[in-house]
Amino acid sequence: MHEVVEKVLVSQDEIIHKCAELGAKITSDYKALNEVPYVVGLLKGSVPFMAEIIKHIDLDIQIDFMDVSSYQGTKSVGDIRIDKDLDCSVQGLSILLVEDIVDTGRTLKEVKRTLMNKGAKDVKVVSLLDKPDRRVVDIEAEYVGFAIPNEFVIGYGLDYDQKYRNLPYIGVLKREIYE
Ligand SMILES: O=P(O)(O)OC[C@H]1O[C@H](OP(=O)(O)OP(=O)(O)O)[C@H](O)[C@@H]1O
Ligand code: HPA
Ligand SMILES: [Mg+2]
Repeated sequence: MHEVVEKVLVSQDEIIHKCAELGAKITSDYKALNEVPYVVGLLKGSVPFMAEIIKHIDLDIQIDFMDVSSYQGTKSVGDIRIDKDLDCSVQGLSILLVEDIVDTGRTLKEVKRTLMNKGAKDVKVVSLLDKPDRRVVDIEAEYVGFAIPNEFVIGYGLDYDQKYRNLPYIGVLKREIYE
């Protein structure tokens, strides 16, 4: 275990097992809809989860990435700036957004709204983690790996100060590191 980690919340085995479960559910749901999702990871946090879950989606999907950041300062909360956009038009696409965590929900709510405004047919979300206690806007992911308590976590894509994304598990960061 890394020295900045207080405890492991979700092990690598549990994550991989969950990706298989979620991937199977996503596969059967989209088959029932007779649709193939355009799978979009939000940079950078989604990268490890994206890499694992796509292996368990048994459909001829395409993948893409978007990078967004929220506006800071006086502008009303909720606006986002697109730093890297998708490679193609979303007109008529069924999009499956892949996230590492839903926290306040602001990022997802805005990305979803932006994609629908650009003509996407449908936007669903799969998130490895959900922190329901932190939610400030009304949004839920259709597919969630693990609901977790309100603790600062790192690993499997999640960072503290841009580090620790490469840890192969989800760990709680020691308070002394950020307090
Ligand atoms: O629900 P919210 O309160 O909006 O927070 C969740 C978002 O914040 C983090 O991303 P961040 O913008 O820090 O970028 P990163 O993915 O590059 O770490 C995380 O990866 C989610 O995308
Ligand atoms: O617990 C967290 N860790 C890292 N990044 C995050 N973004 C929202 N919540 C978290
Ligand atoms: Mg992110």
